[in-house]
Amino acid sequence: MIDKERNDREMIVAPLSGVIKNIEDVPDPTFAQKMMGDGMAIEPTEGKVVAPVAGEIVQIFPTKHAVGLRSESGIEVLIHIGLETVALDGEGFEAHVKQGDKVKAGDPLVTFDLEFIKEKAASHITPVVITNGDALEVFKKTEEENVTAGESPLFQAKVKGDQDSEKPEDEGAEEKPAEQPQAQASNQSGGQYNDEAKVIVDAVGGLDNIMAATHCVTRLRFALSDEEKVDEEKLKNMDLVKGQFAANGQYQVVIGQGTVDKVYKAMVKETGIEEASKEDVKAAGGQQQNALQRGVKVLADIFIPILPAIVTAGLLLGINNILVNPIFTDESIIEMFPSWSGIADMINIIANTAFTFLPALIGWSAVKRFGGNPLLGIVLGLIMVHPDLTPAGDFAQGKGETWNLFGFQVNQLSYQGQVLPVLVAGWVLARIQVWLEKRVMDSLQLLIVPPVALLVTGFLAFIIIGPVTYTVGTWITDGVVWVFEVAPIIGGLLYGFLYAPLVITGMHHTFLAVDLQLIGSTGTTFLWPIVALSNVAQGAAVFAIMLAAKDEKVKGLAGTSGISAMLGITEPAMFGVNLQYKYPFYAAISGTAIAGAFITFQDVLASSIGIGGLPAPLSIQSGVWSFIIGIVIVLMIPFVITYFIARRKFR
Ligand SMILES: OC[C@H]1O[C@H](O[C@H]2O[C@H](CO)[C@@H](O)[C@H](O)[C@H]2O)[C@H](O)[C@@H](O)[C@@H]1O
Repeated sequence: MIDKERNDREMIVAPLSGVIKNIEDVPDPTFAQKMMGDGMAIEPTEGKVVAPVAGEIVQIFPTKHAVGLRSESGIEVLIHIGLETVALDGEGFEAHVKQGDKVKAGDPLVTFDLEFIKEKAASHITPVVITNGDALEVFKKTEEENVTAGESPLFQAKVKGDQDSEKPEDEGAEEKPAEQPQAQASNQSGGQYNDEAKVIVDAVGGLDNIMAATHCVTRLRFALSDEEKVDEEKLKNMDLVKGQFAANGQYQVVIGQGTVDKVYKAMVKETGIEEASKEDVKAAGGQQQNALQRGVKVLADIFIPILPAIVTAGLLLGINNILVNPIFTDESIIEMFPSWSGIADMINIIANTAFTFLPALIGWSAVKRFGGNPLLGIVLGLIMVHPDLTPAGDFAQGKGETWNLFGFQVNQLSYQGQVLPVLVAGWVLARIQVWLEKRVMDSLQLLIVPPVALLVTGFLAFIIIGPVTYTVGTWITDGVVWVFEVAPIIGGLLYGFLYAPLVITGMHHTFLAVDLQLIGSTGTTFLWPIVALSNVAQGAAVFAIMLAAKDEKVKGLAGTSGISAMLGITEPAMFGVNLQYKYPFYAAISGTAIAGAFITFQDVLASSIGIGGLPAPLSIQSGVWSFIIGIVIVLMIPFVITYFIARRKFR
C-alpha cells in the first residue's frame, strides 16, 4: 500500500484520469506478462497524458503513442497510450514534449483523441510500467479504483542504494517489481547490438524467412514466411529478449524501450534487411494468413465485442428459467408465489433484448470492423428487425405481407435472431460509405453519405442480401442439425474433442455465429452445452495441477486460471499450465469428448449462450440433469487422470 507519509520514497502520480486495471489483465502479453516491467494500466476517461513525476523525457516515439521518462531519482516510467496504437502512425495524437525535455509532475505530455483511439486501436487501455524494476528496492501500487491525472498517487518507489534513505524494509523488498534482464550492448564486432541482431535474425528463421521487419516502442515486429522456423529457445536464452510471441500475423520480439530501436538499426546494418513501415509488416503479416484464417479473424473481431451482452443475456434468461419452469416440484416458482411473476417478466425483457435485437448488435460490430460508421450499423440492424416486419416463423404460416416493387414481390420478413443477413449487409454498408466518403466533398458529406449508404443498403438488404443469406443460413443450420441427428454420438465426441484446440487457434468464435444462428432458427443450440463442458474440463485439469504441484508459483497460477476456466475463460489455464505439461490438456479434451457424446445422445439443449462454465446449467432448456452428469464427467475424468500423472511427475 502507498504510504503518503514516507518522504524517502518517490511518488509517481497517475499520468491519465481513468479506471485502474491490473497489468495482468491488459490484453497484450508484452504488458500482461510484465515483459516490459511491472506496473498498472489505466482505462482513460479523457485524452490527456501528464508527467507522472518530475524528470526527463528519455523517449517519445515518432508516432507519439508512447512516452518514456526518467525521474530525478532514476525511476524509468513508460506510458503506452492504448494497445497496437503504433499502427495509427501518430494520427489522433499530439505531443507537447520532445526527447531531452525536463518536466514537472503534472506537465502535459501528450493529448489524444480518445474516441478515435477507441474506434481505431485494439484497445485504449494504457499500461504505465516501470521499465527498470531491477533498480528499485521498494515498489508499491495504488489500491484506488479511479485516478485523476497529475493528482492521484499511482506508485511509490525507491531506487536501490539511495544514500539519503533509510534501510529497506522487508515488506518493501517483497514488493519489488519483476526483475527485468538488463540489455547488454555487445561491442565485439564494432557496433552496438550487432551480434545480438544477428542472433535474433537467425532465431526467427534467417533472412530468407523475414518478409518484412519493423519495430515499435518496445518490440521488433516481423512478418515471417514460416513461424514454425522460429527457434524460441534461442530467443529465450538471450538476455536482451524479454519475451516473444506471435499475434495477428506478426512475430513480436520484446526488447524494451530505448534499446529496441538500436537493435533494429543494428539488424538493418548487419544483415542488410530492408527497413519497413508498420503498414508493410502488417500487410505482409496479413498475407501470411490464408483465406480461412482471415475469415475466422473477421468473425472473431465482430463477435468478441458483443460477447459480454450475449453472455449476460444468457445468464439472465437462466435466472428467468429457474423462476418460470418447474424444476424441483411440479410447480414453478412463479406458480407457487405468483407475486414473483412481475419480476420474472421484467428479467425476461431485460434478458431477451440482446437476442431480439441481435442484428443491431452485430450491425454495430460488423460495420465498425469493416471500417464504416458503427451507428449506421446499429440502425441497419434495427431496420432488419423493425416491429412492422413479420418473423420467419409466422411467415412460414402464410401470415406475412409483401411489398410490390413494380410487380416484383419482396417479403416483409424480420431477420430477428439471424446472423448472416446483417453481417453481409454491414459489409455492403461500410463499403458504400467508404466509397462515397472518398468522392463527396467535405461540406456535403453529412447530407449525402449516411442517407445514401443506409438507403441503398436497406433496399439491397430486403431485396437480395436478406433472402439469399437467410437461405444460406438455413442450409448451414440444417446441415449441422442433420450431422448431429444422424450421428449424435460422433458429433458430440468430435466437437468435444476439438473445441479446446479450436480455442487455441481462436477459431472457436466462428462457432459462436453458428450457435446464434441455431438459436435464431430453431430456438435452441446443442453445440454450446459442449462448449461449457470443455471449459469446465480445462478448469478441472488445471485444479489437479494446483493440488499436485509443489512449486508455489505453479500452484498460484493453476488456482487463479482454474477459477477463470470454471467461469468460461480458458486461455490462462490452457496457455499458462495445461499446454505446458500437455497431459492435463489431453485429459481435458478426452473428458470433454466423452461428456460431449453423452449429452448429445441425451438431447441436451441450451436456450441461449450463457456463462460457459459452472453456471452453465442455468442456460440449459432441456436435459438439465443429463447436462449435470456431463459436468460431473468433465470434472472427474480430467481431474483424476491429471492428478495421478502429476503426482508421479512432481514427486
Ligand atoms: O461461445 C460462448 C462462450 O464464449 C466465451 O468463451 C469462449 O471464448 C473464451 C475466450 O476466448 C474462451 O476462453 C472459452 O474457452 C470459449 O468457450 C465466454 O467466456 C463463455 O462464457 C461463453 O459461453
